[in-house]
Amino acid sequence: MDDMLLQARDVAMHFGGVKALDGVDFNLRRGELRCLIGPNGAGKTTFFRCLTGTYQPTRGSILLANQSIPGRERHEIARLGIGIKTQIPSLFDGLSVHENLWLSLRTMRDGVLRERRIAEVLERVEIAHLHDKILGHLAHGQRQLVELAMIVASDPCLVLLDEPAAGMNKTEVNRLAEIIREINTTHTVVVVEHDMTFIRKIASTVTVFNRGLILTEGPVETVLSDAIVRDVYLGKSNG
Ligand SMILES: Nc1ncnc2c1ncn2[C@@H]1O[C@H](COP(=O)(O)OP(=O)(O)OP(=O)(O)O)[C@@H](O)[C@H]1O
Repeated sequence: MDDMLLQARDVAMHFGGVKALDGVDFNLRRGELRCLIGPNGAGKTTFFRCLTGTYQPTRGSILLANQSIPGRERHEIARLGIGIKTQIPSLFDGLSVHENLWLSLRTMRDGVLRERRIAEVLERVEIAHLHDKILGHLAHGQRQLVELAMIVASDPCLVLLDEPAAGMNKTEVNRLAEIIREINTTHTVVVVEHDMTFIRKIASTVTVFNRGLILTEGPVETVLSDAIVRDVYLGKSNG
């Protein structure tokens, strides 16, 4: 079986004169847990947006399980199996955790299966105790886990997480790292993150973006100790 899940070739995204991406080649195998790092403005979020159809790339090809992504609508790409957790949670504050999940799974017609899926995913992200809580009453870290639950519940073949640890305290970050590793036992995951402690806990392979290009890629410790990487990124951020 072809174990390549995602193949991006020469992906560029230009906004007028701004070359947010300018020729990205990126391969991802099924079952990987990959971290994307890079300084502010390197193009990481733009790359995610090209994968999910929020942006149509200026040039290049993107294949998800051999299906072409550019030119498709966002909902179509979601149906193909790309689920994304963005920096801004898309949740209903006035509804309970259960109601939010129930709505996110509205295409599942069978109510019994739907309830089972909700119960399973709440267990997986360790928030079963929040089942009846109103979203608007939850702390930031808990809300992030609810959104993660909604994405995993839809069972995508590729889970994209854009800065999932942002705004979380140390305990929450440690717990999130464990949860993401557990999710990776069944799903391919790509994480954009700035928190190096978190990256060391979850990643085996890291891809470094810089100025709209991939600077380097490799095992986490090799990449994080690379002098050029430290120069473009770690020297200006948290090492
Ligand atoms: N819609 C847009 N219009 C114009 N420029 C954009 C747009 N979206 C992104 N850019 C620019 O593209 C570049 C890459 O931005 P992007 O948000 O992808 O970087 P990033 O690596 O995700 O940064 P951060 O780590 O700060 O989130 C930046 O120079 C940004 O200003």
